[in-house]
Amino acid sequence: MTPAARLSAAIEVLADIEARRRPAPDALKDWGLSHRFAGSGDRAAIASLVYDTLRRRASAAWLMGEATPRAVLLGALHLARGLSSGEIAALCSGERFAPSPLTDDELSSLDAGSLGEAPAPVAGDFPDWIAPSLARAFGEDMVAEMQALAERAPLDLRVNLLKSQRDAVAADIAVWSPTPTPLSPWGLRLRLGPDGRGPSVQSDPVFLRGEVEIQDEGSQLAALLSGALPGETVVDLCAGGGGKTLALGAMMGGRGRLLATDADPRRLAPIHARLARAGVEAEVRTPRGKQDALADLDAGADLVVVDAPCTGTGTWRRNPDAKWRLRAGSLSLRVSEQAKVLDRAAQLARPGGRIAYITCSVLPEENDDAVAAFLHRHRGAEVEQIPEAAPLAHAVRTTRYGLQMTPLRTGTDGFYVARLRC
Ligand SMILES: C[S@@+](CC[C@H](N)C(=O)[O-])C[C@H]1O[C@@H](n2cnc3c(N)ncnc32)[C@H](O)[C@@H]1O
Repeated sequence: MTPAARLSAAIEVLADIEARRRPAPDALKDWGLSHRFAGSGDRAAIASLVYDTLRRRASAAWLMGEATPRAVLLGALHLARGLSSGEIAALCSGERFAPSPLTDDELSSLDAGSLGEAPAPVAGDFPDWIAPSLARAFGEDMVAEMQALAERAPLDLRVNLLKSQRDAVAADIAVWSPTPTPLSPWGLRLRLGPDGRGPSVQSDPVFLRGEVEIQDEGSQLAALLSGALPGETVVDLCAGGGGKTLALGAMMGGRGRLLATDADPRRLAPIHARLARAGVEAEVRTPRGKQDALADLDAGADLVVVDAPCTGTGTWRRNPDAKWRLRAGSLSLRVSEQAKVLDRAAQLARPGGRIAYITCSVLPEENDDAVAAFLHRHRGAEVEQIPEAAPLAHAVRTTRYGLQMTPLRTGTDGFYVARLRC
């Protein structure tokens, strides 16, 4: 497909997302299935155009003066990719499979449009209704923080110290020009191409040998800040596909007891193959029906890691359509799930044991407010300092009870971590 034909395809996908209110991955998958002539390079390039546009949907619409799929794509080519009106006009030739030529209005918006007078939700590309929460989180940095959350995310790897060392892996994948992540001692960052695509890590021998996992530096740090130690009994209560479990296993160095579970057995399914590849020993407790998968462990854990179900606002760089689909109702639902899972964690922790509470959200309702509500329900519990956070102190945003990472401050996804002692 020509670059111009890829633009037309991206407009089609954006129209489908809008008309049917469906997640971007579903719309992209359907487009691929109904256009089988498109190769994997075409599909990846179209996905990248769609995601770049969704990240800048509000500001692109403001620039262009309209919010049609075509207008936001054109605006995003200018704002996110830095294309001039002339370069965009050359792509929109109206020839076979190319978008129709730019109108005079489109040309003048691209040439003279500005975000100078744009309100905060437009300048920062976020839904209006969430502004009060973001203002609580970030104060006068709100727009700058949200602009950073509307950029592309890097591709980070976590080196599995059970199998290799960061330098050795870096030497092995030198062709991808990896650089050590600034904050995580286990991370390597890979450069993305101009269209936002990275190398095929998952088919490379270093990945197949279990020496690396794909994991954002913020997620690596969240695992590190849990403070899991060799010899401890550690429960990963919301293990999902096991991203944190693998990191916890590496921290524990094969000593102690690591248990992983999740309320949703389907989310746990990939963990078995991932543990095997990484050489991590863990007991996976898959829930069956209403049975409590950890009933035998009450008050027996030194550390319970709660990588809580959350809105995922901190991952909007990677899932930009999620920000436009988030509703107040789902935020309240997540908050009640967080209370439930924290209460279960308190039952599992031994007296004097710890809970590491983690979200990938930047909303105070899911972070400090959730911790405050927990402390109110569990009068004996207290928040503890996180000694492992000392080297990050210059970068993270310290909150009342924990710490917040953000793309602007730490160059990571927006993870929040608090540590509680029961
Ligand atoms: C943020 S995801 C976990 C991601 C995972 N830890 C990782 O690093 O890949 C949150 C998980 O919490 C699970 N969950 C939701 N409510 C739960 C509960 N009450 N008990 C245990 N897990 C729960 C969800 O099914 C989901 O898999």
